[in-house]
Amino acid sequence: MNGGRVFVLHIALQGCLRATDVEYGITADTGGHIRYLLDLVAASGRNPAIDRMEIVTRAFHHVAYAECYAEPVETIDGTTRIVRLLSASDAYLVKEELWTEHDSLVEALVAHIATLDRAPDVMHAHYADAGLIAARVSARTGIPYVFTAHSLGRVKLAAFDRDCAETAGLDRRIAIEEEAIAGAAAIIASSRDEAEVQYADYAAYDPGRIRVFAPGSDLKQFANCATDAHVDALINRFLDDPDKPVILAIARPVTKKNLAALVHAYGRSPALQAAANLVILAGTRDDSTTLEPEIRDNIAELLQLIDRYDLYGKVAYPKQHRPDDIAAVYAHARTRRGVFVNPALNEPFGLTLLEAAASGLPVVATDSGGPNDIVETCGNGILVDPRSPSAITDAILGILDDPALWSRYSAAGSVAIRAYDWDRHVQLYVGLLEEVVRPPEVVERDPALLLVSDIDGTLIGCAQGVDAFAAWRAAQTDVAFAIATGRSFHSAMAVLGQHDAPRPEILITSVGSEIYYRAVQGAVYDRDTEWDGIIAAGWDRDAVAALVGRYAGLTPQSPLEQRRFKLSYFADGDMAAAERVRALLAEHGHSCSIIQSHGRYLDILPHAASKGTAVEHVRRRLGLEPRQVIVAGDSGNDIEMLRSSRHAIIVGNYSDGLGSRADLAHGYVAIGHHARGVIEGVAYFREAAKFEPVRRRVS
Ligand SMILES: O=c1ccn([C@@H]2O[C@H](COP(=O)(O)OP(=O)(O)O[C@H]3O[C@H](CO)[C@@H](O)[C@H](O)[C@H]3O)[C@@H](O)[C@H]2O)c(=O)[nH]1
Ligand SMILES: O=P(O)(O)OC[C@H]1O[C@](O)(CO)[C@@H](O)[C@@H]1O
Repeated sequence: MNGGRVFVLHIALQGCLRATDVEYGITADTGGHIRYLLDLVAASGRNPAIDRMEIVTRAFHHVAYAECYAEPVETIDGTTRIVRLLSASDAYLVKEELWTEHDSLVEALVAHIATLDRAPDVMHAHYADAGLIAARVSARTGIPYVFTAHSLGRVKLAAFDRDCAETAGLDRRIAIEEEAIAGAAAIIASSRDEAEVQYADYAAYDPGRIRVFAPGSDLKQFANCATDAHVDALINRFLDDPDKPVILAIARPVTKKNLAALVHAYGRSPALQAAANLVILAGTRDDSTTLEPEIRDNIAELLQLIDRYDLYGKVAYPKQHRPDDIAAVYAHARTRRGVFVNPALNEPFGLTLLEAAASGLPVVATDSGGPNDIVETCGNGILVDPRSPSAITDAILGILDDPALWSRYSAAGSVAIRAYDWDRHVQLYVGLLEEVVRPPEVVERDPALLLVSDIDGTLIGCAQGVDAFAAWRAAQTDVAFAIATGRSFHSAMAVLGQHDAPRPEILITSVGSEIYYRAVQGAVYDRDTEWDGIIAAGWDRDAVAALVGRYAGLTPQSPLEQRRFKLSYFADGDMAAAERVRALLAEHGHSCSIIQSHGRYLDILPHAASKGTAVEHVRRRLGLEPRQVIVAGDSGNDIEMLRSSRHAIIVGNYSDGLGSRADLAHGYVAIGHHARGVIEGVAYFREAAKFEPVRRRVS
């Protein structure tokens, strides 16, 4: 580090990477990972904590692509440059062939680093092959690396669900990803879906080592962007009635993006054709017959479908566009009160959805992958099953036919998009890199006190309270701070981050079924696998899920809420649900912990798992006496933890009658609400009782 400032070496090997005028979609691998990387680098340049960056990619020659991709160095600005390394082959290689260059790329990168006047502090690898290179270079040089997958082979395999050209070679890619994941100091994911669902089946999966930092969108470029005569002309020349609303898709023309499904949906629906034109931007091309096979075949299929359904005059599919045109394309669709559609079989994240949101264009997006998070955050559209053309049609018509809904989605997207901010991303990113480069001493190894707080309604609920708690916590050097929540690890980390709450040393998540300790080096969390072993006894997840699915009449919550040791359902207003499920499972010999909360949610956990038992486990692991533990909560799902702890704080804003329950009579009912109540309660137990049994304060 240079005076505390960080030198980051990015590695991104596939596609046609250059600093400006990126020809997105010119090859199957020239897409979102480059957009992400260039935006990240630009935002990193605005953060004083990073003083130098290199983007290492592969040099190649190809008659169809520009000469610049063979240039060894391209300077972006005073802090950043692109370095193109020579590997064994100098040909353009699709990412499926990059493995042939692994050895030569490792040697080239080690040699390149040796020539630098200053060694990079950290490497950041983008996509599988770069991750493997980083792992091997890290082993040779000692430079740590972080990893961003952008897309994962296992998820792609599941999306295709059959043997085909797109799934060939995925076993090799998955093995490469395993190596990249295993060696990374930390993994940066773009969404909770990626962190909790997409990575989940990897052998090296460890949620505590993944941090979710959502990417941003270039608001300046997209928000309020006006239409452009040149772009309008690019589109309008295809159309009989160019003033009609527009159904817009922008994606690399690869099979996973499933653009053909959108043409099928449009071609089969006279209502859609009457309501709107279809505009597809799928990369740029001169002679499509000379393109890579996947791109060539996808373009050919789109053209055949347009012909088959006789969609001439209704579909625009420009051959060329410049990167600068994209914002005006969204504006073209917005001014015609159109809809953006992403029908991908799986979309790991989906930068186009951020662009559409920023442009004020409602979206219809695949329900598989990152769009879950984006649409939930932005409230700007509808998720659909990408394999169902009728679902795609209904969703588009639902928005086009309802002007009030269109306006609501348009406004919601353009407001909520501020949640996706590159500067905010880089603030979190820099914090992570600094911890990776210079591990802080964070874990209170021998605390005098363990404070365990619930999140929602207890720690969080009042912004000033959280600020007061953060200041208070910073002064409590003998306190280990833990969270106990029904949220998953990444949901908890996200909400704590959003509210600027202090980072806990311990997280008890998913209603006590998972426990994480902040690692000694501080950047990531280690999972308590001993706890996993304890609660796994007698838990047959598949059998329980099958029984509940067949007989209990409950709707499962989203895949994000389903964990290895937690099955979650909706039980709206069905107050007898917990009893019914308990009886059903008991009848089949399953003893589980069943928790119904907020009248709406029902969680099924292994018998031994709860917030209270998890707190007790942590207490023992830290070697503390029961009198050294204080827990704090506010509502029904905290009762068991509050009941089983000698020192229980019930914050002043409690619900579910906590303040008057006989089984919580040992607790302290604070006057202060939320985090202020927690501070007050700790003071009470410390000062008034000196950890002796306490009397209940009458409030
Ligand atoms: O003809 C095209 C096609 C795409 N784009 C742009 O290219 C980018 C594409 O990004 P994205 O929609 O995120 O898709 P991918 O290219 O598939 O990117 C991969 O990497 C991204 C960054 O991690 C993730 O968001 C994706 O889910 C992942 O598939 C966007 O800025 C598009 O506007 C164009 O400009 N013209
Ligand atoms: O569809 P796949 O094989 O998962 O690949 C995703 C592609 O998206 C990209 O991020 C596009 O830039 C590339 O890294 C990669 O080629």
